[in-house]
Amino acid sequence: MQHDARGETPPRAGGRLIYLMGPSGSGKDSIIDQARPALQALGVVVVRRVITRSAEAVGEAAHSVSLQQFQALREQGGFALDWQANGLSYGIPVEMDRWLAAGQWVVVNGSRANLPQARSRYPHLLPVLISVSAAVLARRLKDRGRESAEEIEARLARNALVSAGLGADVHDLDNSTSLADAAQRLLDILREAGLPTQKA
Ligand SMILES: Nc1ncnc2c1ncn2[C@@H]1O[C@H](COP(=O)(O)OP(=O)(O)O)[C@@H](O)[C@H]1O
Ligand SMILES: O=P(O)(O)OC[C@H]1O[C@H](OP(=O)(O)OP(=O)(O)O)[C@H](O)[C@@H]1O
Repeated sequence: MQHDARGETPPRAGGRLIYLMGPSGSGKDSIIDQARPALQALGVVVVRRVITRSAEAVGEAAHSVSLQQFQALREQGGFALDWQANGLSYGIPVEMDRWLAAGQWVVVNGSRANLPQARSRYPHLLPVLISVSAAVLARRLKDRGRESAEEIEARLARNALVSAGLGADVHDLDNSTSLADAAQRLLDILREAGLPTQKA
């Protein structure tokens, strides 16, 4: 990983940042995985997050690091965006800025609570909010089986706290039916936003 210093001003990006967000368990990783081949074919880059999650925690194409490693990366300017949630630290590698500057469209798995910070660095980002009912969310988190009952409760409580007031420009992506439908909707949103249908 290259660790450029984090700039004070937002990089002038020729590409577009797709900021995918939604409660933990709403399906962000699953939708990205489902859409990955189509995104790749369209030249859209999916950013790999850095997370202070144990390497044994399966189910996401993320880079797991210790808290110490995360803090060192952060101090070196290794993250374009970073935040804390659910007792974990999450970072988006600063390499993303080079892809954007080169004109590429880039998808990140973001945080609703961190959207204001993301908007201040990337004023032209495309916000997409994944929604599912509270009941479906509870069932999916339980079935995912990665967290304890207590951790799941904390995630559900956080869902209730930060689901409103994100902005009128936010695109809704319902994930209460199939992953195939949700992935198709994501691709439709990108096309409606002007993503070229063929790789440049
Ligand atoms: N449309 C769907 N139908 C059925 N199960 C789903 C669907 N979307 C996600 N899931 C399941 O819900 C759980 C949470 O999804 P995940 O992608 O890990 O969410 P997030 O990345 O938002 O935390 C996973 O076990 C996943 O397999
Ligand atoms: O501000 P919020 O929108 O509530 O975001 C809560 C956190 O959960 C999301 O990660 P993810 O869903 O991957 O969490 P998990 O896989 O650790 O459950 C998101 O990237 C945030 O880090």
